[in-house]
Amino acid sequence: MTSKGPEEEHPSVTLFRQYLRIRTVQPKPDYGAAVAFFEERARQLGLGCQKVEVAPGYVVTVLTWPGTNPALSSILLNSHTDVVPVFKEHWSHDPFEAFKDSEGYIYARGAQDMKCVSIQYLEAVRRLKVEGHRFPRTIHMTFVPDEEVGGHQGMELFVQRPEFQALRAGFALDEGIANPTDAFTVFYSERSPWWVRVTSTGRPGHGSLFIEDTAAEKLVREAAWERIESELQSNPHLKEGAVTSVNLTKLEGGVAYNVVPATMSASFDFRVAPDVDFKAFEEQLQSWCQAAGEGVTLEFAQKWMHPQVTPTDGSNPWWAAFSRVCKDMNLSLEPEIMPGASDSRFIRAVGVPALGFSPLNRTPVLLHDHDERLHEAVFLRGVDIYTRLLPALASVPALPSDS
Ligand SMILES: N[C@@H](Cc1ccccc1)C(=O)O
Ligand SMILES: CCCCCC(=O)O
Ligand SMILES: [Zn+2]
Ligand SMILES: [Zn+2]
Repeated sequence: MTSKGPEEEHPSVTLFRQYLRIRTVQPKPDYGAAVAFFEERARQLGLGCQKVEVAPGYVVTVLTWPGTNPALSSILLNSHTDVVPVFKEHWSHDPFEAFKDSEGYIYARGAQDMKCVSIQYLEAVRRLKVEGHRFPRTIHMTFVPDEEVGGHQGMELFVQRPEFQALRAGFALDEGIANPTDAFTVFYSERSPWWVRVTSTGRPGHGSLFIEDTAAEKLVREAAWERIESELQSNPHLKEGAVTSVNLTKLEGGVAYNVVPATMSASFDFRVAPDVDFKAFEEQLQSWCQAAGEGVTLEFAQKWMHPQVTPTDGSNPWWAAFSRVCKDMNLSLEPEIMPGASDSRFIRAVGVPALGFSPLNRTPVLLHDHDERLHEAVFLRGVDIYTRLLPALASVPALPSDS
């Protein structure tokens, strides 16, 4: 894919690069600049603009394009404004310059996850509005903070607010992940993040002595974490999101080379598949800890307990509309369960069906990675795709849930 010269850059691409330069990077995102950016978009597009401060300094910005039939439930287009940190020394270009190379690749943190989607939504709405279209269902675009650190001061609070209820969302789109093939991945569910800390206590003593029942040996004896890894067989024929995974992500304890510590702990990032019996799984974790020995306990730093699946068959009129447009556009869809967790889990948990979709095919998966980038032609194709999806979704006839 080649690209036009800088003087011929598509205005949608220029807007995308402008947004990428706003430093909404964790752990101190410039949320104020992002909110101001979306307020300006609302002015430019003649859209309603609401700011909902869900926690001090955490504002959800809602841009609204009213439909012609307010009795119908609305379409919610969600995106998060924050991006994960960078290891600048490993980037070919400044991650917040939005450098575009001669081939047309735009390098920036958030180029895939997920600032592209925010601008693709906005540019599709702009095109449709400029062409004079109006649709029965209202379209709300929500720009939310805090997703990359769990959404606990973002979407998790917003869905509990009266301002969210007042949106009367009937269906939502949120983030997906790039697909390196010609196909587009679409997520209909997610695995549930369970962050588990296993703490082992044992006999302390001098590092030169042979000591029975130490904290360290219990932590590894039954290979408490290895047992967890070995028991979670992943079936190579299944997609990653369909099986439960675990990574050992933290080891803590010890104070000196020659002191056997009384306490050590290991922390794990479990992603539990939606079809798992959660009660049985927790009991399994507890039994592994008991088998590891006296004084081995576990605690949860995060434990999502509300897995939801958005149907991807004819029973779901939203899926029917979504997949029909993709078929008409000859887009190949790959429905999957999202390996990670996004704000969609909060939206689905309050009864709003949601699909995770980022229209990024022929694109290496680089979210959270060095040199995250997106080709401008793929970005622009995504605007075309939303320009076809939004009319179809906003024109879904009245449903029983609308009454
Ligand atoms: N998307 C990130 C966000 C997240 C952080 C913390 C908890 C849950 C989700 C992840 O999947 O890890
Ligand atoms: C693996 C997918 C994770 C998407 C959620 C995020 O990182 O923003
Ligand atoms: Zn994301
Ligand atoms: Zn992310």
